[in-house]
Amino acid sequence: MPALLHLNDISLAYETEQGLQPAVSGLTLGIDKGCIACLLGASGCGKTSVLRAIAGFEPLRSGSITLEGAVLSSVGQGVPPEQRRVGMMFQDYALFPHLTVEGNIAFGLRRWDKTKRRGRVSDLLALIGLDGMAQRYPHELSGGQQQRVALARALAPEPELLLLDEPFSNLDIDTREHLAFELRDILKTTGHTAILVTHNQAEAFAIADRIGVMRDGGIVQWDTPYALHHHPIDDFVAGFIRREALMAQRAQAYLRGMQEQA
Ligand SMILES: Nc1ncnc2c1ncn2[C@@H]1O[C@H](COP(=O)(O)OP(=O)(O)OP(=O)(O)O)[C@@H](O)[C@H]1O
Repeated sequence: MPALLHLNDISLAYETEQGLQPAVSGLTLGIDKGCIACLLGASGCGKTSVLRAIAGFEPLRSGSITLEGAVLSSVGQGVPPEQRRVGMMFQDYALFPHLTVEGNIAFGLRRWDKTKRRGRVSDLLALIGLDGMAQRYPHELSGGQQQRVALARALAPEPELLLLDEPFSNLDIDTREHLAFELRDILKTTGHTAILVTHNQAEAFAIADRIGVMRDGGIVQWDTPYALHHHPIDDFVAGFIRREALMAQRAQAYLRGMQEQA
């Protein structure tokens, strides 16, 4: 079966005062329908740039991106972001404060007829476990509840693909862990294909079917979490996985200590 999403030898770069700075170089990846993929890697390795290119916010310098066989981006051309059937939940993609939960979830459904829209919102509220909160405003919700609403808003227009960039970065450690498992359950229930970017390896291993370890704008290893742990392709991946696991343990111990003191 062909992959749902194909990144074919893509490269992108940013114009800076120092000239053109490459951010992603010759990256190739295929993601199957229903797969939850995760991009992991050190800060600046190009994870967000890959997501932005898939969403249609960055032009390609080489290669192409296809979704279900149709070209979304190639050099010099691209389908506009709003026509890509790609849902997004980015770090800074906050809820609209002046809209209720219902209004936020229904935001991308303005062209739907009223009955269908109401039905979709109510199904999504049940899916994210926030039945009865439709009329609340974002400031009346916890951080975890707000993120669930942001997820429902991204899922509402029935995208083919969901992109999640550090979706839990502003949450406390316990909520993060809980939501990571919940997100996986929700996506597996709906059958959505998703790509997640995170710094948090524990989160990646909890959620992902496939993980891409990135370095300097390319994928070094694309594998299952099990294979990454047990069969790292080289010393870089082995070191990265070990170091990140150690850091995650230390960070969790530190944050738990802070929470207990508070
Ligand atoms: N708008 C921009 N203009 C110039 N350079 C940029 C821009 N956005 C990103 N870059 C550069 O491109 C490279 C890749 O950035 P990107 O944000 O994709 O990395 P990342 O892996 O997501 O990092 P982080 O984990 O810190 O978010 C970095 O060197 C970054 O400095």
